[in-house]
Amino acid sequence: MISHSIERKQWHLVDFALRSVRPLGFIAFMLGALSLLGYALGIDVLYRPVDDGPATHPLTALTTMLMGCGMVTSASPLPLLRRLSPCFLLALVVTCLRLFEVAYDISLVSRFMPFRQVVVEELQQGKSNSMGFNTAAMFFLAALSALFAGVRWSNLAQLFASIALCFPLVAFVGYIYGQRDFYGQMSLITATFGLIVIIGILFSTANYGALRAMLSPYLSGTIARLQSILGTIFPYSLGFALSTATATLSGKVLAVYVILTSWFIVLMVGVAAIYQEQIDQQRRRLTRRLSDVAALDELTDLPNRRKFHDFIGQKISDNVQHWLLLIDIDHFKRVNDTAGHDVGDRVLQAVATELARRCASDELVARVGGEEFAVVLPHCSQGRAWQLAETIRESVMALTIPEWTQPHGILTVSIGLVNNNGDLELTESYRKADKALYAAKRGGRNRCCMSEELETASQRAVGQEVSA
Ligand SMILES: Nc1nc2c(ncn2[C@@H]2O[C@H](COP(=O)(O)OP(=O)(O)OP(=O)(O)O)[C@@H](O)[C@H]2O)c(=O)[nH]1
Repeated sequence: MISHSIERKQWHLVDFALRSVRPLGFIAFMLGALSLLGYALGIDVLYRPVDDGPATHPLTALTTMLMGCGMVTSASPLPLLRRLSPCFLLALVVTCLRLFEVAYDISLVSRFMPFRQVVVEELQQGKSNSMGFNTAAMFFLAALSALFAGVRWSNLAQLFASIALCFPLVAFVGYIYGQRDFYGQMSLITATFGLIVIIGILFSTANYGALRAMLSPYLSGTIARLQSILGTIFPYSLGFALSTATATLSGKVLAVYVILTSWFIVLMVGVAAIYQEQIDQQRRRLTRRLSDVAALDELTDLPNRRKFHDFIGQKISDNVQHWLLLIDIDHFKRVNDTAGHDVGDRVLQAVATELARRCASDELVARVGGEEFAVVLPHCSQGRAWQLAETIRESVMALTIPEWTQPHGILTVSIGLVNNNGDLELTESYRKADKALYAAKRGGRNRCCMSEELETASQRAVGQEVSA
C-alpha cells in the first residue's frame, strides 16, 4: 500500500561533500607529487611560488601526498584501511617527529627526507625552506582529525580539523595583510595544501555533527551557511579596507582582529547550527506525523477520503491509466443492528486489513465512506483488475471474524470497477464506478461488475430498440 508521508528533502550538499573526499585526496596527492617533481627537475616555482618567499619543504610535500593517499583510501571497502588508514598514521608519526625536531633542534625525520642536498644549498643561500612549527602542527592536527573521523568520533574530528584550519587561514591573512609573522615559513603552496587536505577531512564527516547541521537542506542549514559566509567575508573585507584606509592601526592588530572575529563567528554558527538542526529535525518529524494523521482513517488506519482524492487526482492530472474499484460491504447495517456498533467496527477493521494485504506498494486502498472502500490500481490491465476484484470478493467471504461470522454466517462485498485512461475527471470516474457497484448490488450482491460491461449492455439494448 502506498506510503503517505510528506516529501523528505534530499541532502545534496552532504552527498556532494562525501563524494568530494576522494577527488580532493587525489588533488592533494598530485599537488604534493608536483612539488617533489619541482625539486627533482629543478623547477623552483613548483615549490616556491614567490621568489624570495618561503618554499614548500620536501617533507611537507611528502606529508601532503600521504594525507591525499589516506583520503583516497578512506572510502576503501576494507574496514581496517578505512578506520586506521596507514597513510594518516604515517603522516601523524612524521609530523610528530618534526614537531620534536623544531622544539628541541634535533634531527630525527629530516635525515631520511628526499632532496636533502637541495634544501641544504638553499638554506646556505639564505633562502627560507623548512617544515616549520605551524606546518607540522597543521598536518599533525589534520592527521589526528582524519584518524578520529575513521573511527567515527566525528565531533572530535571536526573540532581538531577546525583548529587545524586556523593555520592556513592565518597564513592567508598574513599574505593578504603583508604580515610575515603570520605565515612564517609556510609557503602559499603549503597553505593551499593544508586547506585542501583539511576541507577533505572535514567533508568525510559531513554526515555528522556541526557540519551535517550546516549542510542541511532545511532552513537551519541555509541560515548557518549564510552566517558562516558573511561571518568570514565581512571581517576580512572590513579589516582589509581599514588597513588600506588608515595608517594609525597596525596591520598586525587588524589581522589578529580579523582572524579571531571570523573564527569565533564560524565556531558560534557551528554550535548554533547543531541545536537548530536538532529542533528542526523534531519539527519535521512532528509535521510528518501530523500530515500522516491527517491522511489516515482513525478506525482502520487506511488512507482516508482526502488522501484518496489527492492520490487519484494526481494520477488523472498526470494522465496515468488506472483502474478504480469501489468496494461496499453487503447488508452492513445488519451487522450493527444485530451485533452492535463495536462488532461493526471490528468487521470494518478486518475487511480493511484484508484489502491492504491484497494490494501492492504503488497501489492505494482507502476508506472512502462508512462501509465503502476504494482501490486505485495504476498502470493496470483489465485482466489483473478483474482478477484482484474477484480475489478480494472471495477472500472477504473466507474471513473469520469471531463475533460476527461464526454466529451469523459469511460476510460478502460487492465491487464496481471502472477503467480510466487518465482522460476521465474524478467525479465522472467515481460516478461510473458507483453505477457499476449499484448494478452489482442490484444483481444480487456478492459480485463484481465492470462499468464497461454495463455500457456495452446498454448500447446493445439501445441498438435492439432502434432495430425493433
Ligand atoms: N460500526 C460502524 N458502522 C458504520 C460506520 N460508518 C457507517 N456505519 C454504518 O454503516 C451502515 C451502512 O448501511 P447502508 O448504507 O444502509 O448499507 P448496507 O446495510 O451495507 O446495505 P447495502 O449497502 O445495500 O448492502 C449504517 O448502518 C451506518 O451506521 C462506522 O464507522 N462504524
